[in-house]
Amino acid sequence: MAASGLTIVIKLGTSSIVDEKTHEPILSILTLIVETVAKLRKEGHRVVLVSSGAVGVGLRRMNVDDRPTYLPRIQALAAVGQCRLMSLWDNLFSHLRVPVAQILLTRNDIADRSQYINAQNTFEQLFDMGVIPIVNENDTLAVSEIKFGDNDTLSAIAAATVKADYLFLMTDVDCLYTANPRTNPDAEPIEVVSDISMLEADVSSAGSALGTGGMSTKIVAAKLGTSAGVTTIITKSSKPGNVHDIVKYLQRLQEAPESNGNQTLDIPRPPLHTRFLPSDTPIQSVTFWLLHGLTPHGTLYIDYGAYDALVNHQASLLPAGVVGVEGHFAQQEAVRLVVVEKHPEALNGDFIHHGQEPREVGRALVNYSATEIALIKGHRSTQIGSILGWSDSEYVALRENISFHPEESHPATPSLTPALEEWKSPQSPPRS
Ligand SMILES: N[C@@H](CCC(=O)OP(=O)(O)O)C(=O)O
Repeated sequence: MAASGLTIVIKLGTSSIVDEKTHEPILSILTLIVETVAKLRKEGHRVVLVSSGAVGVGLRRMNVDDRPTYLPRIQALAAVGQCRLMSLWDNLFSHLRVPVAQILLTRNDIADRSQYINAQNTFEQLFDMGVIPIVNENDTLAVSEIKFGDNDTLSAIAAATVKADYLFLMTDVDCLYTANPRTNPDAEPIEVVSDISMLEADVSSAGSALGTGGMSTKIVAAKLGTSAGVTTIITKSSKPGNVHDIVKYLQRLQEAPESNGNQTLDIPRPPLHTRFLPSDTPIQSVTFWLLHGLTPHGTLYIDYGAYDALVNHQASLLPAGVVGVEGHFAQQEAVRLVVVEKHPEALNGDFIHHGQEPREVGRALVNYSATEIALIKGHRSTQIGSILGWSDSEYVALRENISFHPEESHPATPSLTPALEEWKSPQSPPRS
């Protein structure tokens, strides 16, 4: 396989694969997908399919008309459907002599950094062997705490894991519009989104009767994907060949000597799609894993002084900067970091919110459990031993185990209210 090939993740939702009413697989689409993937592979690209549809196919197999609401029943149907779905894919790909592999994931599977790296290595090996990995959530095991939630999110995490160039989110519309094109004749297609935080589009389309996602989960997936440096593309699932045409177009666009923003004069226009451009400063693999691979088990409320030290001085988090703890978590589990103002008159080192709203700024892996941090918060590190009777680390979390959301990477230190400025007088505990 050509080393210069691109890595492309294609996500197909349940409604693209399974007829919403009969639950029969939509063979025409599946076949076109297989042909497109085989073509991309032949051209030297590495392709991952993220395929929903296990529950839908299971419904058909067991002659159940409606998706049940009882979770174990859904999980049982997914177990039935997943093997049939894979056999369908395997069959279709085998006609073109393309081997496939099944990868089923839950959040837990990648919560351990070494498992996450194992997953990366497995994908790498499959690419080397010319195999198409087909990914789905491990529905049989996934309960809410370990669920990705929807396959749009899963596909963005898979795309970041394999360091994809492109993530295609196939859906029932050809692109995002400024308004609902079915009801508003003035709706304009949005072809390129360079800053997703500024996006103003109609994302009101709900998920299908069988799937869990909709347009809003695609936007969330696009945020995740672009933050990890993956160009994320929304296009119509009923025309899978578009994926190939769009990839070709983007390659030409990149090679074109004189590109004028989105268009170059002699390159034919590609099929309609919305393209979310990747961040100029994509977050690193370990940062992405900390932010999105782990389920937080609680929250640490930290004050602005600590926040400033972490972000602007690369410091680790000291107990002195922690003003509150929520949740039940053990050492080395992930927590949310939320910045709040600590008020000088608050009792027992508690904090009150005033001025700026508390907001999650990032995630951390902690060196102490929730109970332990509740005891040492607000204290100097030298006091940890006498408070707990032992001390593993002077830090609640090491800087290397803390990641900030992309928009927090270079924040201006938030302005402090006068009361807090006063409190931050020289007698406040020093921060590293
Ligand atoms: N993992 C589930 C699908 C999850 C889901 O509903 O995803 P989607 O259809 O993409 O909104 C399945 O295979 O049935």
